[in-house]
Amino acid sequence: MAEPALRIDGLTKQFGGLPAIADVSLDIMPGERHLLLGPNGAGKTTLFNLICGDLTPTGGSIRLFGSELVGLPPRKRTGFGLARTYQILTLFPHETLCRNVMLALNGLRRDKWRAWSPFGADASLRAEALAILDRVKLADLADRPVSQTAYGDRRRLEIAMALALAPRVLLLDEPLAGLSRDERVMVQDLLANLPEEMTVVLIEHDMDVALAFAERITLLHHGRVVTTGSRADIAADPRTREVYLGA
Ligand SMILES: Nc1ncnc2c1ncn2[C@@H]1O[C@H](COP(=O)(O)OP(=O)(O)OP(=O)(O)O)[C@@H](O)[C@H]1O
Repeated sequence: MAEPALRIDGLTKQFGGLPAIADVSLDIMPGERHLLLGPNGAGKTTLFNLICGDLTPTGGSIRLFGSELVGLPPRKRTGFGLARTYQILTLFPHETLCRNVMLALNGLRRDKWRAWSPFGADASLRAEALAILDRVKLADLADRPVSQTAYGDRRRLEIAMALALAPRVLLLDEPLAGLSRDERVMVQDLLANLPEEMTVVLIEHDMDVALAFAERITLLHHGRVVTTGSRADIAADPRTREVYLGA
C-alpha cells in the first residue's frame, strides 16, 4: 500500500488541563480530498495548527510522506511540501498583490539572497507570480496594494500564496468564509481544478460545498476522532447526528 501523505498518530494537545486534541490518529493518502468535520470547538483548527507547526503537541507524531514534522519549525515544514491558508488573513497589507505572491515564491528559492538581482526587478519571478494570480482571477489587481482590495480578493490572494509554494499537501481553513456568491463560485472552481496529485485537507462549514469536494471525511468531537469514512459512511453513521444534535 502507498505511503500516506499525512500520517497522524496518537496526537494530543492540551491547553492547561483540557485536551483540545485527544489521541488523534489519522491517515490521509496522496491526492485525497479530505474534510475535517465537527461542531465549533471540535479541534479542527487546532489540528491544522499542530500540523503546520504553529502549535507544539503535548504528545504524538505527524509524518508528511514519512518525515516526522513534530519538532520542526513551520518554515521547514513548508520546505517538505506543506502549505495552509488561515481563517485570519496573514498578508503584507502595504505590498501589492503581485509582491505578496513574489515573496511567497521567493521563500522557496535557494538563491533568494542574490545581492546583484534586486527582488522587485526579477522579471521571471514577476511572471510566475502573475500566472499564479491569474489562476485565482486576480491578475487585473496585481499592482494594487493589498490594503486597497476587498475582503474576497484577499482570501483568494491567500490561496494564491499557498499555491505559490507548490505544496504536496494543502490545508485550507474555511476558504469560502465571508465570500460573495460570485467569489464562492470562483473559489469552488479553483478547488475543483487543483492538481490531482495534490493532497487537500479542508475545514469548511458549508456542507454542500464540503461534501461535493471531499472523498473522505473525519468527524471530530471534543478533540477526538469519532469516525473516518466516505461521504456515505458519515451520512449513514448515527454518531454524526448525535454530534450535531448533541443527543
Ligand atoms: N490557544 C488556545 N488556548 C486555549 N484554548 C484553546 C486555544 N486554541 C483553541 N483552544 C480550545 O481548543 C478547543 C478546540 O478549538 P478549535 O478552534 O480547534 O476548534 P474548531 O473545531 O476549529 O472550532 P471552529 O469551528 O469554531 O473554528 C476549544 O475548546 C478552544 O477553546
